[in-house]
Amino acid sequence: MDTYFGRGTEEVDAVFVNAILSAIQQRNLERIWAKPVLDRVGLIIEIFNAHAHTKEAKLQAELAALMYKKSRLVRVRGTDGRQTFGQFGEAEVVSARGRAASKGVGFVGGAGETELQLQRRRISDRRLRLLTQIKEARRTRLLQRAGRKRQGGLAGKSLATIAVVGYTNAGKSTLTSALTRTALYCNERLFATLDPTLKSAILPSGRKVLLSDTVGFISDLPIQLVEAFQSTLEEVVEADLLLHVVDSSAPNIEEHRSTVFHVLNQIGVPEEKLKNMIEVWNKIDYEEEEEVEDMHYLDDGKGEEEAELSDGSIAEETFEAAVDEDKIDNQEGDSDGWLLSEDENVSDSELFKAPEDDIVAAAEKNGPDVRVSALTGVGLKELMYLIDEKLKGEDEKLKSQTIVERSEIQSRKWRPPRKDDEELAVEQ
Ligand SMILES: Nc1nc2c(ncn2[C@@H]2O[C@H](COP(=O)(O)OP(=O)(O)OP(=O)(O)O)[C@@H](O)[C@H]2O)c(=O)[nH]1
Ligand SMILES: [Mg+2]
Repeated sequence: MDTYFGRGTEEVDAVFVNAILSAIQQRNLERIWAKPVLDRVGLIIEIFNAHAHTKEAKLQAELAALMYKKSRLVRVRGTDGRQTFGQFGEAEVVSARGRAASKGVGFVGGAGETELQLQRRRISDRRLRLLTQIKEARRTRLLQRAGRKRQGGLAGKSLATIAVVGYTNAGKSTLTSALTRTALYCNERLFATLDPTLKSAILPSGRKVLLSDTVGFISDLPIQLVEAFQSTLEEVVEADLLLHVVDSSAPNIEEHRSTVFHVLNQIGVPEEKLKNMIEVWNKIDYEEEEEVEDMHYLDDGKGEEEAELSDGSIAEETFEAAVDEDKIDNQEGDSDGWLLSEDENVSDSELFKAPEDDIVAAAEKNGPDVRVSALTGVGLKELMYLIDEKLKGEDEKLKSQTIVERSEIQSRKWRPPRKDDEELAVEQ
């Protein structure tokens, strides 16, 4: 057998490669296989697109696809030797970081370059138009949000919003729906949620809050896609409290956690909010099953009493060791910079900033705040109490801020002393 795939390959419509391919790799594979080839990022965009339901999400998905297309622009030499953009032919990368792969052969550039520039300009124009439309859609959403806040205010209490964030497939939608008892759309498919969905929930204190379920974060997701999904992610920046859902059954938890912290940092979540974030380890029902299995494995058939103790200490050690191995395995660099070409503006490259030290520190916090199973409901009550507590803490902070602001105003303006001030002075 001289091909990896063997017979039957002719029947496939397209090939998916689970890696980020360079434009030239993709073109060459397409030429060899005579089939469209989709890489990891291409697939992510396809999925985003399929799950975009609102106008805003559709615009965002189109923008992402457009930026991807721009990075894939290659100049192809057709069989007749002419420069084309056809599908099959010898590919030369001209767009990746703006480098021309042609080794300085004078006349080869010419017409091809111009056509390439034309295509690029068309894409840039479309990008600007999309950004304007997205901005408009966002404005509408912001107005709606302001309306919600006012509504909360009229009811005597401000409606706090809680954003549920986490790696894709962590169980955000399941947890959100478990907390709100409203059936949200959730399933096995990755990125099942693209639109932020707001649901209300009542906390043990009787306080009403709004939970917003968000799109799943993923590693290897080029940071420029963040621009495309900014409106969705804006709910996260604006939220009063963040819930970080971690799939505790995933083999590479640390990678998932740091991806999430990285994205939160990139979209501009204030450090304070990162520190205050509640880390929820979900799917502990799996873990319990595993613990039992691990016990039997470690037992070696002799220590049955040990297994019956079921305090989980042995299994926990094994579990942690596994996580550490994964951490080492996954230390390759993640930013490919595949979308960066010479005409990208400064703000795009600013997105490549290294995470701040304190954010790294926040990410290094070890262990969950609460362990739950969104499916069986274990730990949900504890989580609700924790949310209540954190929000109360936020209220206190707000109150003290307002007091400081007021006293600043008082000290700035001179006015005749009043009885209130004297009393205040005595108290202090
Ligand atoms: N065993 C178990 N499975 C769970 C639990 N929570 C969620 N799941 C499953 O995990 C899968 C993903 O859940 P979702 O809630 O869709 O995950 P998500 O984080 O919203 O995913 P995206 O929106 O695609 O990023 C589904 O098949 C859920 O049934 C849990 O506590 N235990
Ligand atoms: Mg979801």
